[in-house]
This record gives sequence, C-alpha cells and structure tokens, in this order.
Amino acid sequence: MEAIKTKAYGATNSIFNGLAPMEIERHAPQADEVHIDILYCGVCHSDLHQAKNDWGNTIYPCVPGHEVVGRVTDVGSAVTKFKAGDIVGVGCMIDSCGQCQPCQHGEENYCQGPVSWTATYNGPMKPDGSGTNTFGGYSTNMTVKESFVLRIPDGLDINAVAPILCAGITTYSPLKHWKVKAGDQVGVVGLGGLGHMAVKLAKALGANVTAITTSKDKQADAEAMGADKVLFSTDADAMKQHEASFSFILNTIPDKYDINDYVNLLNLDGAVVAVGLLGEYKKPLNNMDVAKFRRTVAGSIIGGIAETQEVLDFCAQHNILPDVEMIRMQDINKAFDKMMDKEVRYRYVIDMQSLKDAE
Ligand SMILES: NC(=O)c1ccc[n+]([C@@H]2O[C@H](COP(=O)([O-])OP(=O)(O)OC[C@H]3O[C@@H](n4cnc5c(N)ncnc54)[C@H](O)[C@@H]3O)[C@@H](O)[C@H]2O)c1
Ligand SMILES: [Zn+2]
Repeated sequence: MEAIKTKAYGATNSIFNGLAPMEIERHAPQADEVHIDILYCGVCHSDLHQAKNDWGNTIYPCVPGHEVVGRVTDVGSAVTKFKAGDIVGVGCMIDSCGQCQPCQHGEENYCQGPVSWTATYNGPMKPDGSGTNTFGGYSTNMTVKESFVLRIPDGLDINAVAPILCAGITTYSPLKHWKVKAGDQVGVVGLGGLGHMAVKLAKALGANVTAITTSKDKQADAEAMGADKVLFSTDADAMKQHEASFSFILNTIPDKYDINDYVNLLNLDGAVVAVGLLGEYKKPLNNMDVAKFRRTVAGSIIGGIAETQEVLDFCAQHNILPDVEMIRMQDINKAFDKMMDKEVRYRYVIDMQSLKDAE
C-alpha cells in the first residue's frame, strides 16, 4: 500500500516538553475507507493527558486529535455513504470489533472485543490488537473506515462544529442514558470544553441547569450558555444550601477531586456521573451518603457512532455550537499551557491550513 507522507504535530517521548512537527504516513483508502483532508481539529483535555502520559499507556510518537472535521477527497470502491467533497467528522473511535453485544447495539464505545474500540490516536490499528499505533487529527489528512465517519449537518458552522465530536457526545450520551428531561434539576461541574457543551445540551433537553464552578469570572458566560444558576463550589455555605437538590450531576473536572462533595448535592435516586477524571478520587467514597438517598455514583465514556450522529443532528436542530477560539497548529503548546492553567474559553480549535502552509 502506497504511503501518503503527512504533516503532523506530536509528542515524541514521555518527558513532556510539548508537541513538535513530525511526519507520519497515511494510506490511500481501501474498499470500505474514506480519505479526509483535515480542515479543523478541536483540542480536548484528553489530548493533553495522553501526550503527557497521565494514564500511563501512551505509545510514542503520539499525535493527538479526536475532534476532526474535514472534506472527503477520495473513497474506496465499497463506500456508499460518502463521496468526494462531503464535509465529515471523525470522533474518538475509528474501529471496534463489531461482533460483541455492545457493538451490535450501537455502543461501540463499550466494545468488549479483544482490545475494545480502536482509539483515533494511541490505539492499535485493528480491533484484534494488531498494528502498532494510530495517529489523530493534529495532522493534514487521515483515512478512516466509513462506518466510523460522521456526516456534518448542513446547518452547523464548520469552523465551530469539531468539539461536538468528543465534548458534545461525551456529555450528551450520559444525559440521554440517565434520561434527563424537562424540569429536572441538573448540575454541571467544571466549565471547560465538556462542561460548556453539557450546559447547552442539558438546557436544550429542557432541564433546569446549574453550572458548578470555581471560577467567579465565568458567571456571565455560563448564563449566556443557558445556565439558570451558577453555584461556586468554593463557597461552603452555598454548597450546603444546595444539598439534596439535584437529580443529575455531570462532573467534568479533569484532576483529582473529592466526589463526596457532589454526592451530597444529590436528591433521592439522584446520580452523579463522572466523565472527567478517569482514575481515583481524592478521597474514598463515603457509601453512607450514597445509601442514604439511594444515590448513584457512575462514569461514562464518549458515545456510540449512531449517538454521535444523533448529537450532531440535535445540535443542528437546536442551533447549538461550541464556543471556540481558533488557533494555528504552531500555537498548540500555548493552548495546552492555557488548558493546564484553566484559561480555556471554551474550546480551542486548530485551523489545519496553518500546518498545510508550514514549510
Ligand atoms: N469520559 C470521556 O469519554 C471523556 C471524553 C473527553 C474528555 N474526558 C475528560 O474530561 C475532562 C475534561 O475535559 P475538557 O476537555 O472539558 O477539559 P477542559 O480543560 O476544557 O475543562 C475542564 C474544566 O474544569 C474546570 N475545573 C478544574 N478543576 C475544577 C474544580 N475543582 N471544580 C470545578 N471546575 C474545575 C477547569 O477550570 C476547566 O474549565 C478531562 O479529564 C478529559 O480527559 C473524558
Ligand atoms: Zn476528547
């Protein structure tokens, strides 16, 4: 298979000193694959975690990027859903076993095959574990199986749509799974890429939304996104007043925190679902508080392909777009620094033309 030499940005080792330009190889589309010229790629906090090896599983070189928007340039002979010129998206997955029960039911994100789903970056190339590494959207083009490619609805601005492919689906999926509906009291903790999408999506589902944040200066932004209320988690009295008042809380905090603070905010049968931190909480969970009101403490990982298409269509229908700041590929390390300093308002998106134009 002829290699397509491709410009990319990636991390070369675990001594994280930022991403640097590199060259990777892509291939021309096979029968069931689509070749995509990448136009934009969102910057997810997971990109930073993975590049820095926060989860201890990074394969180097690591080219992040799983909020990819691009234009189809070529399709394999068996492709039926897409043609050259189409604007498409690629999210966090590019393959899964297709055989297990979750895959058969459109929940590829919970694939129980030998290596679970194949991540868009840092994944083995094939669901059986063969291949070495996958490279993400911080690059100028990629080749993806058509069944993992999303259609971008006409009504959505292609400059801003990319974050729906991870931040959007990751927050939409638990809101749907826990059946959030009109009138529900919903809390969203952490107002970054995921959190700001959660506020918009929960609001569109009719919930009464409280943004729970440590940043005093985000109040006006949260209200503009549709939050009915803003609760500062640094204010112990306000937290106390909100005890047992939410039916659903989505927690997007990326670092270690005390889960018990949020369990106590839940009413009878309420659920707190973590999509942020994937690891141990700062303090052990106090099950007395969980049992007291039959509360649930849960987690959730991205969403299936059909549901990713659903959230894109939902956003088009409800005029929801992420709040984005466009950057050049060359500015990624500054963007990572700002993300670490909690300065993101609310998602960086890389204009890939900057990489195509680079010498
Ligand atoms: N479960 C999944 O499928 C999934 C998918 C994507 C991302 N993630 C993870 O979700 C997390 C968030 O990602 P993101 O891209 O939204 O990051 P982000 O940096 O854009 O946003 C995180 C926000 O949390 C805020 N924050 C930090 N500590 C806080 C605290 N103690 N209380 C309240 N707010 C606090 C920050 O100010 C920031 O606004 C990351 O850990 C990422 O890896 C998980
Ligand atoms: Zn992500």
